[in-house]
Amino acid sequence: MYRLAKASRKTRIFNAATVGIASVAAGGSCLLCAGRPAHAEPSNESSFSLPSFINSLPASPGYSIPSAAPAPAQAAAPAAASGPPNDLPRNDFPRTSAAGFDPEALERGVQMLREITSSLHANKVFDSLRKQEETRQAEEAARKAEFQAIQSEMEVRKQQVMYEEQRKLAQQKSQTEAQRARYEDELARKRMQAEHEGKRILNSELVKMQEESSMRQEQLRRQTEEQIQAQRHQTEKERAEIERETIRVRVMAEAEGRAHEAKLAEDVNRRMLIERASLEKDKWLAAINTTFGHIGGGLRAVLTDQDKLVVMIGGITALAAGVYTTREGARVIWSYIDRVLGQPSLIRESSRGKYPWSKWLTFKGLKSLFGNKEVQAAMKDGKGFGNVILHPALHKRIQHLAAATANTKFHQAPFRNMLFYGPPGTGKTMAAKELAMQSGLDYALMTGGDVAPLGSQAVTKIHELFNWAGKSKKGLLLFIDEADAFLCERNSNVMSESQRSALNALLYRTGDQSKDIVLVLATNRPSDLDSAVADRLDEVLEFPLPGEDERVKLLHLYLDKYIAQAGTPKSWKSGLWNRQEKIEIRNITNDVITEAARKMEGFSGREIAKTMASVQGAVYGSKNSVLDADLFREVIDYKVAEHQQRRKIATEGSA
Ligand SMILES: Nc1ncnc2c1ncn2[C@@H]1O[C@H](COP(=O)(O)OP(=O)(O)OP(=O)(O)O)[C@@H](O)[C@H]1O
Repeated sequence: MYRLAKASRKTRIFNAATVGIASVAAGGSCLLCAGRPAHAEPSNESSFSLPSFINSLPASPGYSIPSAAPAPAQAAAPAAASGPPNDLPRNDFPRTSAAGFDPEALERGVQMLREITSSLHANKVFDSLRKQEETRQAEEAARKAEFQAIQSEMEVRKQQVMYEEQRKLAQQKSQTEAQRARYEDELARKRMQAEHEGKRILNSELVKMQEESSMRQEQLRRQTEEQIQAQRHQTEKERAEIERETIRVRVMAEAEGRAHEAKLAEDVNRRMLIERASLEKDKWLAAINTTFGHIGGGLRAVLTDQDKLVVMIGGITALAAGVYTTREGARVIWSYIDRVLGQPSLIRESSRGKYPWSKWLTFKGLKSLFGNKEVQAAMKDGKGFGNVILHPALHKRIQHLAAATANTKFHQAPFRNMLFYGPPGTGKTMAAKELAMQSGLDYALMTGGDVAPLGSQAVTKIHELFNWAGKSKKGLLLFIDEADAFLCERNSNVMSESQRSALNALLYRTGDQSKDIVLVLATNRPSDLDSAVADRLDEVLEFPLPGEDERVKLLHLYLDKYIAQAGTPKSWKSGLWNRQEKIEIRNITNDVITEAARKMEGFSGREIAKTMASVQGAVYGSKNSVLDADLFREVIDYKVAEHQQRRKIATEGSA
């Protein structure tokens, strides 16, 4: 019994010690683990026996348990259960094992347990301690549940945070993806743009290269064509030269043969002619005698018979009246037709012909109707104005004007009026005609001097002229030569009233730009023109006296025209068959021509043409129709002296 009581007491002490240890652990550390964190789980009551543990403690001097505890240690038990570790007795010299374990707390716990065991109120203390322990465990369980709730809440929050983080991450990822797609898209677009730009530049360079190559090819083709043309031209020229020479030789041979034949047959012919003439005379005499015999018989019969006489007189009178009436009627009708369809009297020369049907009646007119092939060919070659020799710059300008006028007509634009001025005989009229032909227009030529004699009729005639000019389908170039004669300054005293009216009529008709008429004025005194007339002019061209180069060309032109081509076919003139002899040219070299051109300084084109006509005259005046260098020089020297004399007289007259 005693042993049982002792054992139960020991068990209680153990429990109390356990509680005490647990209290110590609640204070921050258990007695077994002093200096280390308290155990989370309470120790198993049955697995460990404190008294046996105490008894089994070694009695080594280092682990000796004090036999008596100091008085304050009794109160320390409850304090140890709940109080802070600061209330524990100080241990200024802690004893530790080699493994670092400090058994002091354990010793104190054992001491306390011993005190409790020895106390009279041990049971109560242990009960209260158990209750406290249970309460504490309940609290602990509640805290644990709370802790678990908090932990699960934490878990939920953690999940939420994780979800939020993932969502943000996904969002960020999608943003990054979108940004990356945008960036890639932009890069792709830029790359495409760059490629496109590159292709465009490449294409434009290709096009440029193609253009350049086609231009080069075109230039090459043109050059080749020009060379071919030049060669062809040269060949044609040479062939023409050979043909001309052949014809000349043949004609000369024929002429010589014919002259010889004629001489042989002359006597025979004369005899035959005399015989034929006497036969003709007899025939005519017989016919006249017979006719007069019949007339005499008839007259006798009429005069003896009165009725026949009356009938004859009546018939003759009726015939005379009929003839007169018909003639006057025809004259009236013709004057009406002339007024309506005819060319105005002011026109001296025109490509249109006097009447609309005139072109059908002449070879030249017919030729112009179907297009003048020579002019067209000259235009094609760019060698128009073949017979007009001008300074190269002036020549070029007139050609440009011809082309521009042709285009103007083609595009139905208004024409440009022109003024040609310069010394007399420098080719103004010729250039105007050529200009009209090359631009495909009709031309009409009038002289300013023809207006003054018309008096009061002048205004009507000017209007008539412009009405007629406006009817041309092709357009008409109206050339007024000596324009200063009637278009001079209106304030001048020499101008008559009718002339002034005529000028006003012309100003009225040319006030607007015309689509039908190109007005070309020619004058030697441009300063005399009325200011209103000058205002109507768009192009002003000066025709100077020919320079040395032009004089050489003019001499060649007229040498060919008046000498080389002279005396070709038989021509019927004034009821006679005329035949000019051919002229033989000897030793007229380029040097001779150039020498003559040098001497003829100050000559106009007309004077040069006339000089060559004089050379022709001199040749025909000689015995053998041969032009050699001596005869040529003689005529030129004579003409140069004459020219200088004329100039001297003119200078003296003006002084
Ligand atoms: N540049 C030239 N080229 C060829 N021949 C010319 C040239 N200039 C004048 N002639 C000759 O002189 C003649 C008169 O020429 P044209 O009538 O064209 O001169 P113009 O300047 O109109 O003279 P004007 O002022 O006296 O009317 C022509 O028929 C031609 O034979």
